[in-house]
Amino acid sequence: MYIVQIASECAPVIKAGGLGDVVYGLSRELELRGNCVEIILPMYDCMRYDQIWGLHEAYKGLSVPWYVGEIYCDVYCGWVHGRLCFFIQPQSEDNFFNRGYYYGGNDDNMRFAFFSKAALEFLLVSSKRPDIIHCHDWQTGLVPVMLYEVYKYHGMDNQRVCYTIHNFKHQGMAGADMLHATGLNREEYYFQYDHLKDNFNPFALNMMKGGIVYSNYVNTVSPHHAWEARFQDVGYGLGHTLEIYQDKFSGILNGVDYNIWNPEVDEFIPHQYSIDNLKGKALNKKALREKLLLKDCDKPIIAYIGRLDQQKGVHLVHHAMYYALDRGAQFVLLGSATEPTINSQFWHEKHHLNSNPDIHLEIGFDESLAHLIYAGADMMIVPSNYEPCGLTQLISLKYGTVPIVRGVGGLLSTVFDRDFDLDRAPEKRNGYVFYQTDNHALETAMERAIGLYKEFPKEFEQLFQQGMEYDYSWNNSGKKYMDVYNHIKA
Ligand SMILES: Nc1ncnc2c1ncn2[C@@H]1O[C@H](COP(=O)(O)OP(=O)(O)O[C@H]2O[C@H](CO)[C@@H](O)[C@H](O)[C@H]2O)[C@@H](O)[C@H]1O
Repeated sequence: MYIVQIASECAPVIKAGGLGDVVYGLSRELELRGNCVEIILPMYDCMRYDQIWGLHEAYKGLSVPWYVGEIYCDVYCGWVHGRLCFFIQPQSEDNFFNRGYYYGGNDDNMRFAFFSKAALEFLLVSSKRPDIIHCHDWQTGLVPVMLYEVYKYHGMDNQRVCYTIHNFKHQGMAGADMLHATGLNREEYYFQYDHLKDNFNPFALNMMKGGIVYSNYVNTVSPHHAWEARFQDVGYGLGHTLEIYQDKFSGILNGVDYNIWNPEVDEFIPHQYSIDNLKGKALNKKALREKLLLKDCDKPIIAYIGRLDQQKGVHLVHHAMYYALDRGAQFVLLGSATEPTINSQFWHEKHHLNSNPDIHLEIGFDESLAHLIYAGADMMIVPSNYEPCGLTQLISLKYGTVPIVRGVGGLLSTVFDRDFDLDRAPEKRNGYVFYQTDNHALETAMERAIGLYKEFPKEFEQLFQQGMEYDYSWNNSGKKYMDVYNHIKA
């Protein structure tokens, strides 16, 4: 099958979070299964060019209609760790992707509406006719809309779209302007509830809703989150739309690319290790302490890696730092915040705790440090308010780092409480789970984990080995996506 992914990220060349990991890992798995896969991405100035091999111009002067005129783009092509990627570079004063950031502009909706249109134009004029176009998140929600309303009539009538939602919170809101820019026009048509009109704001068009309405298949990234999005408030107003389209909506759990996230082959960590030879894990812990100037001692290291925002339960992350110190553990945090108040709160904490030899806060994005933390820490906290899938707990399991998670979304489907998961035999349990969002709930889980580490080290080792035995590779999920593609293929 010929599959084209259209996305705003692909690790490691463009990675702001888990979306990048998924686009890369899923593409690799699909290729291993014998498919031809290509990835279309924006050409950001700040992406990691050192991760692209053989970058060259693939199409010059792609004319993309925009308002009453057009914007010319150059399309570059190169390999990102074996995956064939096309990068779209618009030549315009709007300067869509030359701003030193991936997201965060006031005109993000227009930037990605343009990207979606340019990606379709590129497919059209380069005569690429994939069986499946796989789009991700709000940034590419307009792709199926434009495909079925416009490009279908220009010879792209056999293409089918699978649309994956990684985060319902960000939906891409736009006004009528977006319709004029993209040439969709017809305000009275798109401003209807069964098209793009937002379910709550009658003056807004919702790009993610467009993705749901127009795609042949829609999924989010774990079965439990699919249920939550329909029936709880984490669908952020799209629950009703998902209800209408329930026959084409499901949850498919993410995988982890074990070619990259695997302590046996990980080149970022100084000491490789495996379930049969765990010496390296202790050496990495030592290396982590040396790198972050933490005191060498027999305390456990508890870590947090991830964006610092409301989704991730920042109030609990903050509490976990102090609770860990209180309970005689060390704490390492690697995260970045886009919200100024959260950012300044954690910078304040960093300065405040600077001289404490049991804690290190690293504020920013650092891929290689992330690998060392997964390998060197003993426990990983993931106290999310909501979590469509979550990759940190999956990666932690592979590295023998015990996850302590809140029982929501994909966390609930992948982490099984050592003491209380009665549905699973004790030897199949792999971490700690708590449910409420208050400090006390988190403490009960951390307390149990720290207690086991200190008082029953053999049992703790047994627990993290049980986690390492879990297979959350792309193998299973890759098959599920293939089933979807085969189901919707023309
Ligand atoms: N400061 C930092 N430095 C280095 N690395 C960092 C980092 N902060 C995060 N990372 C890395 O980024 C990835 C984050 O994965 P998450 O699953 O938490 O994704 P996120 O919430 O962004 O995405 C959304 O999409 C993904 C993919 O579908 C879903 O799993 C998730 O639930 C959903 O919220 C991990 O690989 C992590 O190691």
